[in-house]
Amino acid sequence: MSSVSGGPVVEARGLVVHRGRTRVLDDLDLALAPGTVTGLLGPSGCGKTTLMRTLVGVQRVTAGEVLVLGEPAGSPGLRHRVAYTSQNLSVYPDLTVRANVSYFARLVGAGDGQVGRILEAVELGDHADRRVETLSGGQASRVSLACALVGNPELLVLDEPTVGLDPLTREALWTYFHSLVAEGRTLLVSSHVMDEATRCDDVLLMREGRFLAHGPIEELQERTGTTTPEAAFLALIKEGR
Ligand SMILES: Nc1ncnc2c1ncn2[C@@H]1O[C@H](COP(=O)(O)OP(=O)(O)OP(=O)(O)O)[C@@H](O)[C@H]1O
Repeated sequence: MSSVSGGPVVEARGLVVHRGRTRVLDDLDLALAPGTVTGLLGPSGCGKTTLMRTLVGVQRVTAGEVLVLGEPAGSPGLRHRVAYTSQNLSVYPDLTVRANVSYFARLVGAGDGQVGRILEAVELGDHADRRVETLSGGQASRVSLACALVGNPELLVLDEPTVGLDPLTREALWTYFHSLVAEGRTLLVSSHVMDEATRCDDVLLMREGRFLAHGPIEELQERTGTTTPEAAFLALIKEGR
C-alpha cells in the first residue's frame, strides 16, 4: 500500500510550529511506519491538532521538514492519498448522509458501491437518508469520517474520531480501523482518552509541544513499571522533569 517501499509514511525532522507567539511544536522528530495505527495522546492544548494540521499541509511551519509518502506535506500529489478529519464538522448539514458521502466519492472517483461499504463500516447504513442536521453529534462526526475514508486513502489522520461515541460504536470503529491497517494503510489517531493507547500499535505521548515517548504502550508501561497507559504517562512526565 505504501508507495515509499517500506520507508516511513510520515517523516518529520526538527519540526517547529508557532501559533501566534506560542511555540506549539518544539523541535519534533517523527517517523510513522506503514501499516500501523499510532495513537497521538496527550493533554488538551499539548499540540496534537497542530501536529495533525502540519502533516496534512494546512499549518504554517516555522522550521524543519515534513515528508508524507515521500513528498513534502501538503503537496498536490498527496490530495487523494491522505485523509484528514478535524474536530469540526466538514460536511453539509442540509444534505443527507448518503448525499454527503457520494459528493466526496465523486471528488475522488470512488463508486456507489464504496459509498455503501463505508456507510456500513461507520454504522450509518440505517441513517443514510437522513439529513446530517437531524443526527446526534457522534453520528454527524461519523459522516465526516465516512467522507474522509471514501477515497481509500493510504494515510488517515484522524483528530479525536471517537470522541462522544458510545462504547459499542467506539468498538466498531476501532475494529474498522484495524481492518484498514490490515490492508496496509497507516493511521494516526488522536485522543484524550489514554486507554485508547491499548488499541494502537504505537503511541506518541505528547506534552507541551514535545514527545515524551514513542512506542508500543506495553513497552512504555514495562519501562516505567506501570500497568496502565495513564500511569505510564504520569511516570514519563516525572522522568522528564
Ligand atoms: N489559532 C491559534 N492561535 C494561537 N494559538 C493557538 C491557535 N490554535 C491553537 N493555539 C494554541 O496552540 C496550542 C496547541 O493547540 P492544539 O489545538 O494543537 O492542541 P491539542 O493538543 O490538539 O488540544 P485539544 O486536545 O484540546 O484539541 C494551545 O496552547 C493553543 O492554545
